[in-house]
Amino acid sequence: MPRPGAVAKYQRFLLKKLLPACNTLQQARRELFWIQKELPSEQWKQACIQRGRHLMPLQYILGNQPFGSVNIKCRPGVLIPRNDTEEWCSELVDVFRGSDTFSVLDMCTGSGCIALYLATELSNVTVLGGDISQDCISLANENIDVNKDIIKGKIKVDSMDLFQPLAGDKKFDVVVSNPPYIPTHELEKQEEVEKSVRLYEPRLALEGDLPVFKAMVTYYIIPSQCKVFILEIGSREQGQYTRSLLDESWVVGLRLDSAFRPRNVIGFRTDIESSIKRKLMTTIIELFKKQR
Ligand SMILES: C[S@@+](CC[C@H](N)C(=O)[O-])C[C@H]1O[C@@H](n2cnc3c(N)ncnc32)[C@H](O)[C@@H]1O
Repeated sequence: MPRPGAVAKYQRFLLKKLLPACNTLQQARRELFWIQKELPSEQWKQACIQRGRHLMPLQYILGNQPFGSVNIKCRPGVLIPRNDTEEWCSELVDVFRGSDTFSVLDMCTGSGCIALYLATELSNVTVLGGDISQDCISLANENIDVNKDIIKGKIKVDSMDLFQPLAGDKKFDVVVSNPPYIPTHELEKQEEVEKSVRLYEPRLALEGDLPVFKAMVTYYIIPSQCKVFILEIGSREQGQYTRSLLDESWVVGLRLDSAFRPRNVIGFRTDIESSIKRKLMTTIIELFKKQR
């Protein structure tokens, strides 16, 4: 049994190792709590060094990140699920809870977090997740497997390239996506993107702009004949551009996140069920006008 003084000294030593990656002592304490909760004691020192000196994101060190009620496995090569994404998934679940059974395409599925969120919260949904990265497909399949008792076969994932048309004549009721949307010039600016993100998270998951939204509309939203879509965006311009690609049978608007930043472009066909329309309208802050 180590002496209390020795324990406190070791805690201070670990906190010191963590501090360079944390803005505050409070944040370092929080991270140390998770390291000590999730990892065996013989890994604590190495984990604090990985985090503090090498700036590896905590989720890659712990190997998971909670997302809604699901614990999503994380590893380098696949984007860590973000709170901003969790926030809109939770609103989407409220929109569709209790509705008729519907099918979803989750394009750019990554770890599968969005698909898993929907399938664990809703009994009336089936989801196909698509991604170009084999690392993502493998991890999404692992996440599905870990949660198979809850999701009961409601999710499948498949290799898909956003810049290639949807194969076959697959139809979906809803298209959702958190695509890569950080323009190259922003990704390269030091102050715009956290260093640990630039060092460890895959560029493939981050870099993209208007062509991504063009492909999403022309290859997936229109051909799938979906009635609702919700796409994560990085700027209002990306939302307005998405609007410009769709005809007048669509209502398209902007959703802000809880920090009041443009976070989603949401679209629905004018003929969808009125209760869904009403709920979607409560999440939209501004309707995009179709520019001529
Ligand atoms: C921002 S991440 C989102 C991952 C996950 N949906 C999430 O919210 O955490 C974007 C994802 O798009 C995938 N991706 C990038 N280019 C793609 C393409 N051309 N076709 C399909 N997926 C692509 C990346 O592999 C990555 O998993």
